[in-house]
Amino acid sequence: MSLLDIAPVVPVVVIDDLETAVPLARALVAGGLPVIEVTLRTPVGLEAIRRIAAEVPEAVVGAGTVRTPADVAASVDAGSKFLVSPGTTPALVDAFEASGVPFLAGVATASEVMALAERGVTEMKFFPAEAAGGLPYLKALGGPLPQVRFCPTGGIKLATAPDYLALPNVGCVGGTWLTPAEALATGDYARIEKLAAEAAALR
Ligand SMILES: O=C(O)C(=O)C[C@H](O)[C@H](O)COP(=O)(O)O
Repeated sequence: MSLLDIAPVVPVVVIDDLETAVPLARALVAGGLPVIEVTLRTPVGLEAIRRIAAEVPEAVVGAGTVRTPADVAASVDAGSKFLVSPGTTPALVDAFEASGVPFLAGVATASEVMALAERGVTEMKFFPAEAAGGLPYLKALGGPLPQVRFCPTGGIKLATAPDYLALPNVGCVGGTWLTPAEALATGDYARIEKLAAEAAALR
């Protein structure tokens, strides 16, 4: 099954305290969102992926903010089941393809979409979704490039997700709204599970 079709929402999580990784992943899975993107933006990101991969087998944990071939290698070594990047470079896509792991490379223009499509890639991350033009922009890309499907991410919330999900070229959306920093700081995993359940019900 395509990464875009497992769940309607991919929680993008920024983990500062490694101890939160496993309970956080369990809460998201319990709420109905098994696909979890852990960003490499914090020093514990890779170790968080390693722990979730080892201790939460129901989760499909991947790495976000993958920017270099070295990030690809480290993410795969940590047990990432998929890889996500904010943008696309030829070297990064070479590394993605060589890894054998599913990936969502970031794009924001028709030329970037076409460059990836030329290589046979048909699923991408549209980033930063809201800032780059949002719903009307994605709808417009679907005219000339209907074979490509996206996971828009960046500025999307529970209230705006349904409109994105209604587009034929959107498989799922990503966002950080499911894991508010206060909930993580206070260990309020019940709140995270509830936010995940609301998002899981979108499709
Ligand atoms: O670092 C990356 O590669 C990312 O994945 C960036 C995230 O997709 C956005 O930061 C989403 O954040 P929100 O706009 O709060 O939902």
